[in-house]
Amino acid sequence: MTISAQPAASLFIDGRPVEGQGAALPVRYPFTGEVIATLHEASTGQVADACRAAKAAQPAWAALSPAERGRVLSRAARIIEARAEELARLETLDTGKPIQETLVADWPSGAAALDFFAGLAPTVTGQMIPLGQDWAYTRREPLGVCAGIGAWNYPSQIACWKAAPALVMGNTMVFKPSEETPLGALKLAEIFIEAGMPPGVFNVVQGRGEVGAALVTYPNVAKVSLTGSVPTGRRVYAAAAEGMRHVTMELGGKSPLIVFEDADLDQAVSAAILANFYSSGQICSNGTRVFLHEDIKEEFLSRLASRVKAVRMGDPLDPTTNHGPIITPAQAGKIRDAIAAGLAAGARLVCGGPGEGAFIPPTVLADASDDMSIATDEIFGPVMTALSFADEDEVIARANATPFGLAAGVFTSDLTRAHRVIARLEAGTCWINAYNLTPVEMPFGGVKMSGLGRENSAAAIEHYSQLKSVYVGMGGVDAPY
Ligand SMILES: NC(=O)c1ccc[n+]([C@@H]2O[C@H](COP(=O)([O-])OP(=O)(O)OC[C@H]3O[C@@H](n4cnc5c(N)ncnc54)[C@H](O)[C@@H]3O)[C@@H](O)[C@H]2O)c1
Repeated sequence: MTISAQPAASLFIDGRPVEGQGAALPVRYPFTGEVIATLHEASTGQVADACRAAKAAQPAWAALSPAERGRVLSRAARIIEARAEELARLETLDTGKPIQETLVADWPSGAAALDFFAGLAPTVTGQMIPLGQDWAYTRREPLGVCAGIGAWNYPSQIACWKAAPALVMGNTMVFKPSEETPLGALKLAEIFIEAGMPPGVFNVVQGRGEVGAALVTYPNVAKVSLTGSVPTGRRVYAAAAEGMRHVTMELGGKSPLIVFEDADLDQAVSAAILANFYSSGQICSNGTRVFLHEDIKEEFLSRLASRVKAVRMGDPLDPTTNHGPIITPAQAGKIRDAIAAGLAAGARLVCGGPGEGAFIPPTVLADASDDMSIATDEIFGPVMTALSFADEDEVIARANATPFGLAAGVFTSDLTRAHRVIARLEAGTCWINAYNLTPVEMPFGGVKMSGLGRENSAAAIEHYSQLKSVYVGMGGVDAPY
């Protein structure tokens, strides 16, 4: 069977599909490796065209009331819901993720962000500051043109999570999806136009890192929001700093999931599965360092190994498949190297292993020590590293001994302990007796090298707007001469 997901054109600039003038960008279906579309990168001139279109569209868009902008976003959310199956299928072709995931997690989470910010924007107000006779007030104003740059694991969700708060605050956006998953953002651009968004408000350029770099440094770009790895984040943050641009950095992690001896073990096993194997482990906030209290370690591992037997790897379009392929052969190779390094360092293989072809099964490595690479480096695949601990202070110190700080989880039935431990963990997004749930109402983001800024929730508004202070003189001006 030949599958085609060829879009009308590679880019979307000023309300229209435009063919890219740069290098070819083949899009492969990760399950079969077949080329399902061939796109072309944006040339530097086309990146400039997109930024100029965004700049030109911004004043009129910002002049609408927040409720009017919100209505466009809500209409886009309704269109996404109406096309849920078609969009989920495209997301599965683009990413290889099982259709049972893309139907519930990807576009639906994007639509939730569009609805949430549509409703929130009209409630954003300034302050009135009494100063005696005089007074001052603040206005929350848009930044201007925002650049969004995405990773390949949640391409459409990332596009919506960045576009929704940016656009509703009166900014416009040029979005560059990952070169591995370029299709969803083009759909979002079409849907926005159908929902009544003016041309130029949301534009899409395609390309690899150099196109991203050209976008970040284009003179009229006021803000850069990146979802990607820490090394890319350092480069993008540095480039943005040259122009004093605002940034949001959603980067990688090596997050701890701590299971105390009094935890409900079946619940903790469920959480460890979600924290390590959903989306074949390709999730930034994954709790890949699972700290198990020594009293329950073996029991936990044996329950986990038996649960993992129910995994169904295979055709991602089959609704019963719950574990898909890895995004690219190169990424699968890196994951296999990481597993091999763990075994060579003396870790014990509890289940899984290197797998075959595009598939790597859920893999659990136990008896690891904190200095092994499987416990220090982000693998970004279905590989869980189990570590054992004896007491609370020790596990907190070890959980924090990493440059990353994206997420953390604690499982215990002692709620006092849960809150005490969470308060001491150096992580931006935490869960107690849950893992990897990211509702739009809750701020999401990292500390330390995992990034800065927050997506989702009212907190995101601050990252897509700036305050103007206005002093109002109500009396005379008292000059010295
Ligand atoms: N914190 C989060 O919200 C979050 C979410 C998903 C993924 N991630 C992280 O993303 C990584 C996996 O994604 P990836 O492999 O696509 O990441 P990556 O860093 O390789 O690429 C991310 C994006 O940056 C672009 N890029 C690369 N170099 C650039 C440059 N110099 N200037 C501008 N743009 C550039 C890429 O083309 C891509 O679109 C993992 O580390 C994962 O943890 C983080």
